[in-house]
Amino acid sequence: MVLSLPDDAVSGGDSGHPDSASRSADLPRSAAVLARMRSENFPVAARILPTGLRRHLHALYGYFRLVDYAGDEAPGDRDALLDLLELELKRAYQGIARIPILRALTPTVAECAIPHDVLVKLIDANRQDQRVRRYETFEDLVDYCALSANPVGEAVLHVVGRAEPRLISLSDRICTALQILEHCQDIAGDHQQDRVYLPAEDLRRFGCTESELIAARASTRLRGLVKFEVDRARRLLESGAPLVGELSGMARVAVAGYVAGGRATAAAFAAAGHDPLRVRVRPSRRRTFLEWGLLSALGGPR
Ligand SMILES: CC(C)=CCC/C(C)=C/CC/C(C)=C/COP(=O)(O)OP(=O)(O)O
Repeated sequence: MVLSLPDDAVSGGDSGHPDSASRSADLPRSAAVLARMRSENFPVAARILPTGLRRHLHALYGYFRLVDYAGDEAPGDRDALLDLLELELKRAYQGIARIPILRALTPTVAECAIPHDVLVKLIDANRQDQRVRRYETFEDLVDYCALSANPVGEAVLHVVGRAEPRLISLSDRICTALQILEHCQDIAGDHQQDRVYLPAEDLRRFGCTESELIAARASTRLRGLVKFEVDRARRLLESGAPLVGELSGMARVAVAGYVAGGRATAAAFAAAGHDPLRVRVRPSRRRTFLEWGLLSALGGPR
């Protein structure tokens, strides 16, 4: 996603509070956060939204990235940093957050009525990342995605004023599918961090061992497994795609962009022979825009 945040929203803490001051110094400065933004998907669709909505998505995106940083990249005690972010999130709801990126969240959660429990799930997902490094079943993975990915879509629906239970459930399908596609793209990188998001039951079923996840190219067995995961994610994505047809205006176009990105990623896997070890699997712009145009014009399948 290509999205930008004001520098002062991400430039670390300014707290005079004795507890939080030293730990908030561990948070990334604006350059690091912005560099990461330029390589991701969420803000692409956000760019087309009217300024008011875009401002809210920027604020949310800063929060998502910060929580992710605390769980994935921060040096030192990540649990303590996540505790600090939970405290700061609470303060953001009270309008008294000290860390700028959390302060920037206050008008967004107030104006869009985003429930606290939606945003706190992302912190819980990152806590889970500190202790759970393998998932036995697909259902276990889906439960993880309910914390790590689905709140992103739910927050977006709040921003566009359509956070209705039926639409949230469609959004959950899209977000879980996008997260699983990301896991398939990042198999090697995740393994370097001692994390395997391919369910262990599926590894066994396809006769794959973890040592195959760090090879220069995927074995035939691993390619079969990746195809299985991508196809299942693609079906899940399509089952959520009717959300596009339920929305109108720029919200429809933005959400179509997320679904299009997922479709184009699945197509990129097929083009790469389902081998994410040999090549970096990335959706092509052409395919993304093609799918985006189709979805925006026609809505998702019903
Ligand atoms: C309404 C609607 C359907 C909106 C879609 C919003 C959207 C782009 C959701 C993506 C969810 C996702 C994959 C989150 C994890 O990303 P990450 O980069 O944090 O992944 P990581 O945890 O593996 O780093």
